[in-house]
Amino acid sequence: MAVDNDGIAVVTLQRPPVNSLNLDLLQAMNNTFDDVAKNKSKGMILTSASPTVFSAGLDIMEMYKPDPKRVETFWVTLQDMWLKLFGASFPTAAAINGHAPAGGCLIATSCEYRVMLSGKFTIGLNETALGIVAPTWFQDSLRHTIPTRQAEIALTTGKMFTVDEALKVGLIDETAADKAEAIEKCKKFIKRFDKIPSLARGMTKQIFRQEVLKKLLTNRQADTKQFLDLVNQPKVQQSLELYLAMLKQKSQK
Ligand SMILES: CCCCCCCC/C=C\CC(=O)SCCNC(=O)CCNC(=O)[C@H](O)C(C)(C)COP(=O)(O)OP(=O)(O)OC[C@H]1O[C@@H](n2cnc3c(N)ncnc32)[C@H](O)[C@@H]1OP(=O)(O)O
Repeated sequence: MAVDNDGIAVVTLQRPPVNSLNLDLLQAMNNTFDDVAKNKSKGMILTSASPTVFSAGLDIMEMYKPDPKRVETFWVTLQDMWLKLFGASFPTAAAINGHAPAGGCLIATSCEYRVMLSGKFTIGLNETALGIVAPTWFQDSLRHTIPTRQAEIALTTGKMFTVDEALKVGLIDETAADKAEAIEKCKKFIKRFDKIPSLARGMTKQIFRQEVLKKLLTNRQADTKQFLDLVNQPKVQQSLELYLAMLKQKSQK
């Protein structure tokens, strides 16, 4: 993690090749978010060390033929990550310098502002296309960002938006020519709060987001059970196996 001179933390996801979110990366993210809060940074920008992938979403290997204890810890750690990021009192922005499917889109939509590189990248919640279901809080993060009707169609069709489509629907706020420009634009957003008292800002954000946060906070055990039930279904395991094989085949071409 790098903290800028102007007090803005730039947090770079670095888990090659595609920043898929496994248990270790999620734990590291949680520790980093805690540090950013403790250090009283002005704000945080999330970006990726990969030149083509922001994050490929959840590491499918954590869900495929899972160890029962580990997969439960994985899910609870993912919930923690989302609660910390979506509920952060400090300003958050994502410099999306590559593809952001599924969990990658979740991270981006949990931030307050998104700048994505122009190019052949895509962003969206594609879970239904994989034969899995985006949990309520994934869906809520999208609904919080784009109009409800567009969110429903995107979720049910597993739509991956091009950069132009994402900009048009409001899934991203701005585009940038390169990563440096994306980070600069995110900083400009965060600096908008320089003259706003941080307590008032933080509380306003909390009130604005509390309904969505409360849904998971009061339902964590049920959400975990729902995930574990689904992930252990033979049909879901079959879908994951086919999807993994397709990804491997594609990467070997
Ligand atoms: C109601 C409650 C129920 C709850 C149910 C469960 C809810 C689960 C919720 C969320 C789901 C997810 O987040 S699942 C993950 C979805 N992600 C994707 O679909 C993206 C898949 N990846 C890609 O499309 C591409 O990799 C990419 C566009 C992101 C990048 O393409 P690129 O060409 O650069 O890279 P490769 O495709 O060649 O991949 C390299 C390497 O990485 C492996 N890989 C890719 N993505 C993942 C992943 N998500 N998990 C694990 N591994 C992944 C890929 O297989 C290649 O591996 P090899 O080099 O070994 O072949």
